[in-house]
Amino acid sequence: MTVDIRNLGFRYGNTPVLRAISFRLDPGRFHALLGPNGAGKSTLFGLLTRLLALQQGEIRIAGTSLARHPAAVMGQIGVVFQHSALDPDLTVRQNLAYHAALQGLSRREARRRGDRELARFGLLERANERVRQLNGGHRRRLEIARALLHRPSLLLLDEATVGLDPASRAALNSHVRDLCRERALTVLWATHLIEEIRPEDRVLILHRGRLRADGTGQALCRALGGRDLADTFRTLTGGD
Ligand SMILES: Nc1ncnc2c1ncn2[C@@H]1O[C@H](COP(=O)(O)OP(=O)(O)OP(=O)(O)O)[C@@H](O)[C@H]1O
Repeated sequence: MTVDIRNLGFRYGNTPVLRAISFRLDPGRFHALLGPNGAGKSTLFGLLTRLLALQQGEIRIAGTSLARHPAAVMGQIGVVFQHSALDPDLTVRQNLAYHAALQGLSRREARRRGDRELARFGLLERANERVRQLNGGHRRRLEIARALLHRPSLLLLDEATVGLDPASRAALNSHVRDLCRERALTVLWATHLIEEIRPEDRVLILHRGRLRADGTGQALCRALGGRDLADTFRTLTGGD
């Protein structure tokens, strides 16, 4: 499913945070949104998920305008925010059931889909445990499982690995790549960690509210003469 962002701009008060950003996401592909702290990644996610009201520009998902047809478009988006949105006092299965009810799924269908996702994420045997008993990596997996319950074709993840140890970070990252491949999901993975990006990924580099580069890591290094993506990123962002 394609995502088209055209001339997107956003200000908090008088401070511009996104400046005339345009890009397109390819269907069924993993895209990394790379930017240092404060680049505007979460603001962009806020606009894509309608937590923030559009001020300038246009967002089209599968050809449909988000501003004009919000319900239809939002039904195609799954999102994992930077900060956990799970209820730690509910069980794993209750957290899924609550989200499914908000999405209008019947209890039976919710249980069926929920258990399938939990099995997929290796969490089925933890289904009746309270979320506060899970470690950080399992919590993030549960958040992704929850984001997939309504079968979106676009998955947005805002710094999904924050707070995880390196091994859990790498496992979560490759898990999302497997999902992307198996379900033809379009993925936008926001991060400030270069090690989460592979050379063949499409990389969008955001810095101080501007899109500074868009291409595969390999192509960006070739075009900008960097030794590797880290070097290219430093050149573009001045080491911020
Ligand atoms: N509610 C707000 N009011 C005013 N300024 C804000 C608000 N939220 C974010 N900002 C500012 O907007 C800029 C972009 O922030 P944003 O959170 O979108 O960046 P980010 O790339 O997600 O950074 P991080 O990785 O630190 O979350 C920053 O300078 C931030 O201080």
